[in-house]
Amino acid sequence: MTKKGYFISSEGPEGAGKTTVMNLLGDKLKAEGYEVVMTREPGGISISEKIRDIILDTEHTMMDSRTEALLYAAARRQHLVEKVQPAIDAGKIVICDRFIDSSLAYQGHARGIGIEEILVINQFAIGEMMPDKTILFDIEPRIGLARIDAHSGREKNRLDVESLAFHEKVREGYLSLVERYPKRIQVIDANRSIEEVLEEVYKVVKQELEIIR
Ligand SMILES: Nc1ncnc2c1ncn2[C@@H]1O[C@H](COP(=O)(O)OP(=O)(O)OP(=O)(O)O)[C@@H](O)[C@H]1O
Ligand SMILES: Cc1cn([C@H]2C[C@H](O)[C@@H](COP(=O)(O)O)O2)c(=O)[nH]c1=O
Repeated sequence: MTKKGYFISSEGPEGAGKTTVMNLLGDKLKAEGYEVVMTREPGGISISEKIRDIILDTEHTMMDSRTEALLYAAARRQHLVEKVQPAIDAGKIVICDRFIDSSLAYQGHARGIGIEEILVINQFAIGEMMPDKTILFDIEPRIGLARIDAHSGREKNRLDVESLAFHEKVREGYLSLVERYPKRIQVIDANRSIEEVLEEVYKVVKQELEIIR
């Protein structure tokens, strides 16, 4: 089946600025007349938000890494069939805060399950459905975590409270994915002002949209 819409994911370590910048990008594109659906993983729809609560609950310290990987994949499946795919079929732009690369970086690399194993369970969950473009907000984890501590006021979840060494492995995992998917993943230096990061992300996305329209 041909894809009518466009699928963008944002990725990166905690506090890199994905949500802030992609929301601004979504607003800008909407103001230009694009139909944009903003969503997130894990979550975006009722079933997947419930799975999110289970995964991220700080009391679930006993959760096995493979259980964690399967729960992310299950949340992804439901979100894809219920929200992402219908929006793309309807010709919309879907901007998703995290997608499969989070599983590859966090569960595959940082948890040590292995990228290939995570790809197998995700291929079962999503088939061939990959983002058209992925913006990787690259930042040193200590800077991202400090941003969350300093400003965001959001509660820390079970993944946030992992060690700095874990978050450094997450970043290493992401950077290894750039070598695997050089055309799809665009790295952005996220250690700049919100305005500077937005300007670069906007340029990348507009260039892509002009190619397909
Ligand atoms: N470029 C920036 N410079 C300084 N602070 C920023 C920047 N971008 C975002 N922030 C602030 O950092 C905090 C985290 O930002 P945001 O929630 O957008 O990050 P995130 O990548 O979505 O994080 P997570 O994946 O952990 O939810 C927020 O308080 C936000 O206002
Ligand atoms: C999709 C996905 C997410 N994660 C991790 C990454 C974050 O620590 C949390 C989600 O919290 P956020 O504030 O919405 O960024 O979950 C993961 O480990 N694997 C995944 O597939």
